Amino acid sequence: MEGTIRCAANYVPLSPISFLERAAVVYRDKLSVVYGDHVKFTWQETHQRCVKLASSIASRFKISRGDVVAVLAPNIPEMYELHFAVPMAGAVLCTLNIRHDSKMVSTLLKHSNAKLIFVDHQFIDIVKGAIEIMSKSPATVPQIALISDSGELQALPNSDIVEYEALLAMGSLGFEIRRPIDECDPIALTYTSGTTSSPKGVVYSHRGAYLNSLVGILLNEMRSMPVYLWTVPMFHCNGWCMTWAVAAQGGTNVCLRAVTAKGIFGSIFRHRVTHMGGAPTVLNMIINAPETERVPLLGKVTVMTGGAPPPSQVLFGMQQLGFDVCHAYGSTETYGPGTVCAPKPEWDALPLETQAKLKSRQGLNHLGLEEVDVKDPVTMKSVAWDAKTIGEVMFRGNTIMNGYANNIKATQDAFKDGWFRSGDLAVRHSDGYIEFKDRSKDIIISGGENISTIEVESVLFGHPAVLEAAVVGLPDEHWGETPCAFVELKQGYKVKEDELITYCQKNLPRYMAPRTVVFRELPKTSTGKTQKFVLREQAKAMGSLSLRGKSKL
Ligand SMILES: Nc1ncnc2c1ncn2[C@@H]1O[C@H](COP(=O)(O)OP(=O)(O)OP(=O)(O)O)[C@@H](O)[C@H]1O
Repeated sequence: MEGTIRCAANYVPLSPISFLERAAVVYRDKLSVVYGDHVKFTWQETHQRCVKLASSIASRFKISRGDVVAVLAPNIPEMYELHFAVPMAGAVLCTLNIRHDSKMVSTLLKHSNAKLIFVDHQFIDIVKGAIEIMSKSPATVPQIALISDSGELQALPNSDIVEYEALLAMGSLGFEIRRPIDECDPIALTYTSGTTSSPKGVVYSHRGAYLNSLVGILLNEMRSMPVYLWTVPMFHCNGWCMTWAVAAQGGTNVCLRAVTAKGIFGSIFRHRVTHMGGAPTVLNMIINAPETERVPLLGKVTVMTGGAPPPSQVLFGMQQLGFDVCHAYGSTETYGPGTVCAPKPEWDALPLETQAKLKSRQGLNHLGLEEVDVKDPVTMKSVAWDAKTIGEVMFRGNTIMNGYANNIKATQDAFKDGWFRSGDLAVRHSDGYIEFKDRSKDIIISGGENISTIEVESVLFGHPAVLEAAVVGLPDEHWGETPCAFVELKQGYKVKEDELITYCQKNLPRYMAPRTVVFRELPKTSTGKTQKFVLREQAKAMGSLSLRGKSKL
């Protein structure tokens, strides 16, 4: 409109860096980070540490705007600080999965073109191995900064490796923060979990990170100064953007090196935790924790779950323990949460089991994301809201990745027709909520019928002896595929294959019931997803049932 202008007074590139600067003033003396018995910082201290670190990153390592700085570390205070310090140096933070081996780390360091890597002492051998692999090829080898346990570099004398605290001490508080020039400048590079294929490098912008942090605050219903327990890996979608969100609210970050039921309950009790997050497998760990490790909740604890479909029994179990669970769905490409299953007041009057079933649906786009839809991927027509017609989940909006790093073809394919194609299959209910049915790579086609592995798994989950279950297609000469269940039993329980098959036949259409059951521990990615490709290989090696004369349904 005439008379208006866009200028520095009314337009500032959005960046989560501003959350920390504000927290340093508003929440100056309040606890920002706690870890173990000895580490405690205030927001003023965290801010100063990040400025100094940014200064050292820029000067000691000659990191320029847009350079990639990697980190391989668990949920420790240094990992939290790097979420601000690296962007403050104008660089892009690339968080690597701590379960990767040297070979994968070398591949990702090469792919991301990282100039520097911060590594926690527990993982230094992995990085050394990666560097050794890289040295054999023409790749640029990154410089190393070590996060040691004691703040000293005792383990690596006479090396070029610089220690984190020493680096911080070299930094200057006068460093001029390198803010993004454009709010769409990259802030982070994060790799997908590699559940279905090799990890893809997803690029986040300052703007998207800012928006999704605000969304995280809304979804978690966070008031100021929450106490957030770090049970979501910070390396995964930057902890669903909660790394930046907690600063925005001046909360306390309770860091945990490893996620165990004992550690979770202990931290909840000791620090009066108000919020946490976790994949359904973490929730399952909480529900099945031995009595001796459990502590009754003293106040409200909100848990955001996602990353894999939460069985309704898990939501029910958490509710019974008194946790308030919020269910979100999304992917690395959507900065973590893309939808939320927003509860409706009328659900409160329903039995808890029914409520849990409704809440296990994936819901609708959250406030920061323009739209989610379920579409036919060929015609791009939206499916009917009949809870039956399956289509692909697609998103569009301001919290969708910039693209896949160094892979324009994959980016174009993912954004074809103006929507981000998730590769997930779902139906839409009459209230508009979506319900995830399967990943397109996981769905089983048996005798021409689609079988949602998630539906079969949720029935198996209802059996009292079952701790976890994963269903995959077993290639079959006659049927194409038959459902094969991999089941992990609860401690002290015994059950036979036939018994579980009969149980499923009673609770599912007969064609959907597993024909084979294998008892084993389920292989998981470090983000808590079952590695179905591993199970598919095992199923394939077992051979077709039809060829074994077991072809009848
Ligand atoms: N609440 C949820 N319910 C059901 N599935 C979920 C939920 N949250 C996430 N997922 C699943 O996780 C996927 C996103 O996972 P992520 O981005 O971590 O990597 P990945 O897709 O597992 O890895 P890759 O793409 O490398 O195979 C989603 O596409 C979906 O299949």
